[in-house]
This record gives sequence, C-alpha cells and structure tokens, in this order.
Amino acid sequence: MIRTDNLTRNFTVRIKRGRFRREKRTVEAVAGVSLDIGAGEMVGYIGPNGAGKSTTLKMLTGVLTPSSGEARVCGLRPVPERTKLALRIGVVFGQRSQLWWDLPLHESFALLRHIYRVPAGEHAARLRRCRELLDLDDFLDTPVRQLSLGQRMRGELTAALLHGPRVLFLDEPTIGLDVVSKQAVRSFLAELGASGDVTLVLTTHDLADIERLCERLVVIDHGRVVHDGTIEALHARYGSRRSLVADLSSPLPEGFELPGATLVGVEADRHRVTFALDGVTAGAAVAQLVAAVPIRDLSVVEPDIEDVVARLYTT
Ligand SMILES: Nc1ncnc2c1ncn2[C@@H]1O[C@H](COP(=O)(O)OP(=O)(O)OP(=O)(O)O)[C@@H](O)[C@H]1O
Repeated sequence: MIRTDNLTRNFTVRIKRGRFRREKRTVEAVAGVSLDIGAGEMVGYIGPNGAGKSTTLKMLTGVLTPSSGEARVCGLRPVPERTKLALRIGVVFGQRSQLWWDLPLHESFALLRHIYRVPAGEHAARLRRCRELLDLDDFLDTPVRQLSLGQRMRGELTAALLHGPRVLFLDEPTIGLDVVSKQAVRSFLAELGASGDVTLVLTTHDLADIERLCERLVVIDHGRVVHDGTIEALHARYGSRRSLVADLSSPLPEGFELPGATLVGVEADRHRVTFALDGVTAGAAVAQLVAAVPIRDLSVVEPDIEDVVARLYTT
C-alpha cells in the first residue's frame, strides 16, 4: 500500500556567519528511507524533534517533492498523481485544519462530500458511523472556530474519512488533547484499524498512542530509519526487561537467588523485592518464588516504552 525506496529530501538553509556573511548549508531532512507498508497495517512513525517525520509524510501525501528516491502510495506517485491520490488518502495534521472555520461542522462535512463527489448514501453511512463512535452530535451545529481542540480533532478525523480513503496519515493526532478526548480518539482509531479497511500511519510524541494502536514501529533519527519492527522487537533489541515485584509476608532470606532473574530492588526491611526477568518467564519466576517464600501480593511490570525509546534516541 505504501512503498518507498531510498526516499530522500534535502533542504538548503542559509546560516548567518558574522554580520554580513551567510553560508549555505544542506540539511538532509530525510536521508534514504525505504519502507514497505501493507494494506491494513497500523504503523507508528516516531523520532525526536527534527528527525524527518513530517517531511516524510509531506512526501507521501504529495505536498513535497523528494530530492531523490521513489515513493508509491496506493500504487500512485504522490506528487505527479496528487489529485488521484487525494481521493484515496485521508490526512490529519494536528496543526492544520481541513474544516471551514466559520461554518458549522456539519456544513464542512457537506462541502467535503461535494468536493470529493461522494455518493450521498456512502457519505451518510460514514458520517453516521463517525457520529456514533466520536460522539459528534452535541457540536455538529457549532462553528468550527468555537470548538474545543478535542471536538475539532474529532471533526478532523471525520472529515478525513468521509470519502472512504484506503490510507490515513495522522501527524500528532492527540497533541494537546485532554485525557478523555485522547481516549476517544485512540479508541476510534483502534476500531478503525481493527476493521482492516484502512492503512494507518501515525506520527506522535505520545508513546501511549503507539502502545495502544500500533503493532509496528518505525523509528527515524537524523533522517534515517533506526528501527523497523514490533514493539516487542524493540524491547528485545534494547534489552528491556519485565520485572516481578513481590510483597512478602516474611523478609527475603539473605543470599536468596531466583534462577533466570536478577534481584534489582529490596525495600521495606526485605519485605518488598523486585526481580528483573532476564531468562525466565513470569509464570516460572512466580512459581519459584511462591515455593520459597510466603507472598502477600505480586505484580509483573512491563518495561516502559518511554525508557526504551529515550535510549534509542540517545544511542
Ligand atoms: N522547509 C524547510 N526548510 C528548511 N529546513 C527544513 C524545512 N522543513 C524541515 N526542515 C528541517 O528538516 C529536518 C526535519 O524536519 P521535520 O519537520 O521533518 O522533523 P520532524 O521529525 O517532523 O520533527 P518534529 O517532531 O519537531 O515535528 C529538521 O532539521 C528541520 O529543521
């Protein structure tokens, strides 16, 4: 559905050197990105500020011409076939709106139907689904400029989907939203992804979006892909470990060892212990611990994706 081959985009910037001199410099915003994203995939595209995420999305949506390399989205070349492409993709860029500021939301939706020439029945069915899943009814008659950020984002998502795109590009869809709106947007996207009808590419700095929505994670840094795989693969690669936290009824005996695990924390007079699980499943570790010491409570803590990604950005 999306294929890029050595996609590259450079920018020439002028840097001030002294009072009168300006020097030209080339910034490699995207430096040879090759991706193959299949129909129905949900892919998180992440990276630190300035990594090249937006530039990639702009090239995939036909807004920017690549300096070199190739891109195909729905089999089309994004820039030369931009008009055709617009009918097959939906775009939500958190900072930019595709709604008419002074019109009530439902009038923006009606205009989009005419622009995209969507048959009335299809448009009505899609709008009904969005109204239900995104709870739009309370503010359909409100002019867009009066909507809260969360309401507007729900409107933007609807606007991007009314023509039935095969691919949806989302740039920071939850940025600035309150917790409830974030949940609403995430649940909606999860449902959309689960239907398998739409391929979803999402950039975000909120890693909870990724954990909730994406099986596959592409990490870009300085314009280059530094990881492409599942979140589990990322954890495995960076050695992040699950841990077992146990509250004991009696103190942990001195010198106690749990095969395949490392004792990394001892608190509350040895009544609370944390083991990092290196080479043992959580089930096996629990069984061994329970057999050795009386336990009051225990939990298995998943590795924190924020930590793993932070480490990835700094390596
Ligand atoms: N129009 C432009 N002119 C010059 N340089 C640009 C332009 N657009 C982007 N860049 C540069 O290209 C690099 C990549 O920028 P891009 O916006 O793609 O990063 P990003 O990963 O989306 O960052 P962020 O998370 O901050 O949005 C940065 O160094 C940026 O300064």
